[in-house]
Amino acid sequence: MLLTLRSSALIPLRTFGRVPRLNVRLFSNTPMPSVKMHKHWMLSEENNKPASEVSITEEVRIEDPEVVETPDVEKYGIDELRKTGYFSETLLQALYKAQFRQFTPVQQKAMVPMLQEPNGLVVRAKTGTGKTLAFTIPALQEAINAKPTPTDDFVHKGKITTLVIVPTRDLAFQIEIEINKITKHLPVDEQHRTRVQVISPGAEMLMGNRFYSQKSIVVATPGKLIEFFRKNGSYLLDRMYDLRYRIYDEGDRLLDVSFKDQLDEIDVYLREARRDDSVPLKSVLFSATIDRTVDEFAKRQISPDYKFIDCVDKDDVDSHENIHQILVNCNDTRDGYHSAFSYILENLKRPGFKAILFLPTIAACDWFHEMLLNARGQRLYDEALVHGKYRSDFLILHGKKTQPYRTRVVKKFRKLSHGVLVCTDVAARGLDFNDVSDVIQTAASSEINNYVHKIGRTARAGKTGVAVAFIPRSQSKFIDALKHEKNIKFAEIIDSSDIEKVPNVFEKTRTDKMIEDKAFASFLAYGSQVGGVYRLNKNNIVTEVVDFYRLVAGSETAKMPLGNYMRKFMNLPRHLNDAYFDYYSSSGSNSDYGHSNSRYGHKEGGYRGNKEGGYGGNREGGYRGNREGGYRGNREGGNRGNSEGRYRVNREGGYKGNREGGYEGGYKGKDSGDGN
Ligand SMILES: Nc1ncnc2c1ncn2[C@@H]1O[C@H](COP(=O)(O)OP(=O)(O)OP(=O)(O)O)[C@@H](O)[C@H]1O
Repeated sequence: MLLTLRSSALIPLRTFGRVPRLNVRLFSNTPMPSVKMHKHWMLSEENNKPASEVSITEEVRIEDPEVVETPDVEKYGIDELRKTGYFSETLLQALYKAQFRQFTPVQQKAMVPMLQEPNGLVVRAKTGTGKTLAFTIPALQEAINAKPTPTDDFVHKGKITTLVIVPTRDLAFQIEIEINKITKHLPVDEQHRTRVQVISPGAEMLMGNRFYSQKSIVVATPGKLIEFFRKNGSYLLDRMYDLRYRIYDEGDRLLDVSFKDQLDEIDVYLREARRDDSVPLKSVLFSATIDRTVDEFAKRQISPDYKFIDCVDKDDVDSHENIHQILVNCNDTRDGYHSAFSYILENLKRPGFKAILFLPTIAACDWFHEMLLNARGQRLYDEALVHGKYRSDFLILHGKKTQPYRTRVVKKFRKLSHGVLVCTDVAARGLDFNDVSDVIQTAASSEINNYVHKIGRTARAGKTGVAVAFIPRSQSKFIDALKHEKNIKFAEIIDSSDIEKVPNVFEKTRTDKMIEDKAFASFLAYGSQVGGVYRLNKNNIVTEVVDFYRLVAGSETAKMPLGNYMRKFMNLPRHLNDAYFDYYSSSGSNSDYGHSNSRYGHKEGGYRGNKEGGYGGNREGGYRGNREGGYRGNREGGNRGNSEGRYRVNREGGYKGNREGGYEGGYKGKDSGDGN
């Protein structure tokens, strides 16, 4: 029997902007997740700490930058901001109209130093605590201050005052939206001076003097920015001669090897663009997680004398205390996925169930999303309630989708009050979806900090949320690493036997075989990658994946089809190769997937067949989505996806290449839409 828990735990809400400080019931309007558990849910005292107690730490954990002393007051609103004397009345009014009337600790601590400190800053604050506004308000003030005079030339009039560098384009667009919420309330001339531009493929089409003359805040991923500098350098660089701020958002992610060279190259461009009379450029780095690489980078590219603002207490953890973290110990990979799938189907009946399911690879997302769509019509959940009353939807987001598709999905998921978003690490950082109730994970994160960022998609802006990790015992070293390196404390640790499994769920929702095969091949590659990171037993991982494959394929002896290149990559003992895999040569193939047509007969009846008729029923919510972005991507990139992507990544960067992009990089190469 399943128990629906209704906790009576009272959690003091953070004083957060317009959210009043009061006690609310955890999920007062949302029933608790339905899982069978032994004990009642209570958040610990430690987790109930109000925002006002978060102070600047005395002890600096990255080398020894000077810590900035700033006010730490509970109520910090427009009046307090006005009293600092740094912000114009027009901007204060605009903030008020945009409903930003109280400011969060990171905003209190970082806004004035951003304008004041000559040497640049590194700022750490937990997920969902308002870092974006903390840097955009000073950036807007700087843009407002940069009023052109009648004698200014064209370039001078259109100068760019702030450059924001972010790891994903989705985040870039989100920052644009956040800025526009404020600027639309400014007087018209200031609206002109505070315009924001995301550097995306679309921006190139709009390129032209008039266009650029009006932008003062530019937001870009490192890859796109460099591409733009190289192609159209002067348009942008000419206007960056007097850049005041360079902001690295999700800074530690940007310092991954995949971005590092790009940041150095951007630095060279920006230095060259400056004039003798330019005002010094200030660099500011924001993130919820900071490590030593940040200090090295900050000394080199920000300033040897940069200042550090830390909004995380010295004994505190990086993850947000309003996130109720549950670890579900699973017997193996198949048990993990079965439990997670069952958890989702069971909790769909919960009003306000808005979940993000993070999966380790693009192919795994395509597969699981397809299964979710296939669950419709199988009586696995109350469809009338879920799709009728709750207007729920199942969405997918990963780096292989086109940018317009991704933007649409982000927008749609924001509007939903019920649904599931299946995604890769591309959505792990920075993306702000309101009222996400559950974050679900099924595998170790290849980058340990990403665990903190992923669970941070819930419990934002003073709200509460649940993060459930279904981790197989074979990956328990990942949990050890979370505890030791990140000091993560799970509020609940339960056994997967406590989750009631939906019988035959994989059989009932089975997808096209090719989608399945790709997903399982990617599980193997990902397993090898995280195996390297956490020193897991490779043979166990492989056995678990094959075991899971056999469950899904419905045969205890089925062999997994794998391209020959995977044989080299996996480098398994012969007895495992013989027992588990059916290798095929990928050379000379002309199928969509890079493996022999005759073996699978896909060309005629396979995927294309499905496209025409097979998936008709699913098109509305899901398959169309795939056709537009996802599958097209695969079709066009077909062989490329397989041989250049997965293999190239491994050949070029080995595990490292994968680790950097998470397995987002799996099929596409290092960046895979992330950072480009
Ligand atoms: N002062 C404020 N008043 C009201 N709402 C706010 C305020 N500051 C931020 N918010 C809202 O809080 C949410 C989270 O903010 P934001 O995305 O900037 O968090 P973050 O710290 O950058 O998170 P992450 O580390 O995940 O990137 C957003 O919806 C934002 O609009």
